[in-house]
Amino acid sequence: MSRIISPSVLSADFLHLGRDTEMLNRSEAEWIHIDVMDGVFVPNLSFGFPVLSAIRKVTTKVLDTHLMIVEPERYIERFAKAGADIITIHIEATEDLPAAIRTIKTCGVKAGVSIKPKTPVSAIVPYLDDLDLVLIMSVEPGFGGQSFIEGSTEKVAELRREIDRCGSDTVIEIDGGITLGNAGEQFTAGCDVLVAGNTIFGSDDPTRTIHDLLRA
Ligand SMILES: O=C(CO)[C@@H](O)[C@H](O)COP(=O)(O)O
Repeated sequence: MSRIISPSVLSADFLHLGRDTEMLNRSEAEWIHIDVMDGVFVPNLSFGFPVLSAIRKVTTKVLDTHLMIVEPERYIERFAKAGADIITIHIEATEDLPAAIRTIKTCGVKAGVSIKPKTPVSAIVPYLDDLDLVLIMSVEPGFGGQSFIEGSTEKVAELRREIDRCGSDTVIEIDGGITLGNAGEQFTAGCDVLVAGNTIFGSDDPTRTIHDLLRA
């Protein structure tokens, strides 16, 4: 198991995205979380290829790309070409998950699948052998700054047991409402990667907050 922080640039200052990315470059965050929203799968729009490729040009951090879009298969290749290192799609957004996972891998990037808060861990278990990452949403996807949904930590622990049972090296990531108060229990439950938006970008000292989240 590892401890990685993946700051969500959804909460960054878009007018100063270069400055905020430079801050992340100097921080202990190993990954940068890129939230792509289409206004259909989630009731919000964010950004797409141009923003991802602009960030790619100024960082060597792992670009952890979370597609909250319907029919993600249509865009996987373009996100890979724009510089994604990991592409995570939603189990609820595709009719042929194995084919979508194959497409991600064919593009030479790591494959992740996310589950919404109401989707049980059991839905993802049959695919664990093929996945580099499972993303557990701990808020309803669509917006930063929401409160952590109780019960999400138990989903992390259940997924950790399943991963250990089948001997896979799939990484567990959690996203939504992560704070300095609940970060530690996610690592204790077996989580590898914490996504955090408002907790980092809304703090007075984001690099210090990343440092503290890592050691929570
Ligand atoms: O994917 C999403 C929201 O859909 C998240 O990545 C949020 O952007 C996390 O923001 P905070 O809850 O940490 O503020």
